[in-house]
Amino acid sequence: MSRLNDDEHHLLRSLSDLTYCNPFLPERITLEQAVLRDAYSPEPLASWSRIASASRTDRPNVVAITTLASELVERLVERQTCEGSLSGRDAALYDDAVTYTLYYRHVASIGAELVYPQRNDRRVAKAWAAFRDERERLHRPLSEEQRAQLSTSEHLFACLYQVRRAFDGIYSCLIGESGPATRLRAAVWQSIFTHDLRRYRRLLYDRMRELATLVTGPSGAGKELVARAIGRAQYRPFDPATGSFVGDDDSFIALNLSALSPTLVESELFGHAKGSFTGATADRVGWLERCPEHGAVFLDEIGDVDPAIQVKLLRVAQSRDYSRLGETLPRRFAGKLIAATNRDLAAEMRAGRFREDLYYRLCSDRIELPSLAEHLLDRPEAIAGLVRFLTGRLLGAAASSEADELAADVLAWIDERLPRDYEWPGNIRELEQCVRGVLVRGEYLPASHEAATTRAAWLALAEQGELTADELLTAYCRHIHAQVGGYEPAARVLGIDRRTVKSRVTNGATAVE
Ligand SMILES: Nc1ncnc2c1ncn2[C@@H]1O[C@H](COP(=O)(O)OP(=O)(O)OP(=O)(O)O)[C@@H](O)[C@H]1O
Repeated sequence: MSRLNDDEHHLLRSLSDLTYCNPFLPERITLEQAVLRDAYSPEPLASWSRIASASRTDRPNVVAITTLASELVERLVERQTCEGSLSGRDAALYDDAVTYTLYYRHVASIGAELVYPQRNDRRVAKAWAAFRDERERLHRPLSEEQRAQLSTSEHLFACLYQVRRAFDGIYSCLIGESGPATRLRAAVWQSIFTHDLRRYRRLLYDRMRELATLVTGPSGAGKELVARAIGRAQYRPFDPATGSFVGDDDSFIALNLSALSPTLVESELFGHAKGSFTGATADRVGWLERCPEHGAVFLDEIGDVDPAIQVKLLRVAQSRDYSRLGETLPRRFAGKLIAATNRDLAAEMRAGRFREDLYYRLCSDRIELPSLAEHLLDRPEAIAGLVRFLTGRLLGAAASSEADELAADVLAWIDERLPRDYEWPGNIRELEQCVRGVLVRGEYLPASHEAATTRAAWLALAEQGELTADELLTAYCRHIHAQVGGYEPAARVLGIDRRTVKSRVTNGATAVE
C-alpha cells in the first residue's frame, strides 16, 4: 500500500513532468507553476531565456523547487521502514524526483570548467563518487527489483552531464527574447534529445548520431552557433573504471566547404593516400576519420559542394562508409553529421545543382533559423537584450556597467540613425558589427551606405588608373553584392563563381582555387 499523502503524490507527479520536459518550451513555466502552486513567483518572460546582463541567474522558482524536491526525497528516505515500501508507479515517480535532486546537487552546481572536462580530471572522479553514493542512499525506499529496472548510475551521470552541456550551449549562447528565439532554442534541444527525453535516456542516447542534422537560414543568423551547441552536446559515456568521460572534449570539427577547392574539401574530409594527387607527399587522416563516436563534423555551406563530393557524402549519410582519396579500403564514420547552408536547397534541387537523395538524407532533422528581422517583427524590444548581450561579450563580464553604457549608446544610435524598418540583412552578425562600429568610431555605416560612399572613391581611382586589376575586381564585387544583396545573385551578374564573390566581399582576397 502506498505511504504517500496527496500533497506528496502531487509533488512527485509534477516533479516527474518537470524533470523530463523540454526546458525551453513555454510549457516549462506551466510545469514550474504546477510544482509550486501559490509559492510560484512570476517570471519576467513567458519562456526560459537568459537575461542578457546577468552572467548566471539563480531563479527563485528553481531554488524553491529544488528545496521542495530535496526535502521530499530526504523525508521519504527517512520514513522508509522496510525496503521496497513504494508501489511500482510511486517508485518510478520517486526515482524521477531523485534524478531531479541529483542533477541540481551534483551537476547543475559544477563550475563552468567542468562542463567540458578533460580526461582524468580528478574533480570529475570525485563528483562521480559522491553522485553514485548519494543515489544509492536515496534509492533505499526502492526494492532490489525496482532498482534493477532503472538505468545504471554511470549512464545517468553521463546523461545528466550531457543535459548540462546542452543546456549551457543553448541557454548561454542562443540569445533572444522573441517567439522565434524561443522556438529556436526548443528546436535545438529537441534535435539533441528528441521530444521524448525518457525514450532518449532509455534507448536513443546511443543512436541519435546516426541522424544527420541540417541547419538552414540566412547568413549571420547563428547557424554555426546552433551546430556547435548540438555537436558539443553529444552523449559521452562515463567509464567508472577510469573516473572519466569517454573521449576528449575537443570533438566538434567545423569545415567551411565554400572556402576550399573540391580537391581540398575531399582531402580534408576523407583523407588521402600518399601519391593520390600531386602534392600528396604523405598519407593524411581526414576529419571524418578523426571524429570520435561522440563527436560531430560540421559541414558549413553544404549547398556549395561539388556534385562529385555530394555523391560521397550521400554514402556517408546513408551507410557511414567512405574511403580515403586514392584508396579503396572502406572506412566508417563514427560521429554525427551536421550540415548548414543559407541557400534555398529546394531551388538548388530544382536547378539540378543539389542531389535530392542527399537532401532527403539530411533533412529528417532540420532546424530553420529566423532572420534578425523576424525576431524584431515579433518583439521589437528584443533588440535591447541582444545588444546588451553583444556589448557584454565584447567588453567582458567584469565590465558590466560599461557594457550597459555602451548598449545604451548603440540603441540610441540605432534609434536615431537607422530607419524603423531597417532589415538587418547581415542579421545578428551585422548587429555585432554595429556594436563594434559604435564602440570604435561612435557610428555604424550599414554595408549599403558604405558602398554608396566608397563607390565615388574607387571609381575616381580607377579613372586615374590607380587601382590594380585585383583591387578593381574586389571593389566591383562589393559594389554589385551591396546592390543585389546576396553572393549567388552577385555571382550571376558578375559571371564568376559564388566562392570568389564571397571571398572578395568578406576579405578582399582571391578565392582559394
Ligand atoms: N541567437 C544568437 N545569440 C547570440 N549570438 C548570436 C545568435 N545568432 C548569431 N549570433 C552571433 O552572430 C554571429 C554569426 O553567427 P554564425 O557564424 O553562427 O552565423 P551563420 O548563420 O553560420 O553565418 P554564415 O551563413 O555567414 O556562415 C556570431 O558571432 C554569433 O555568435
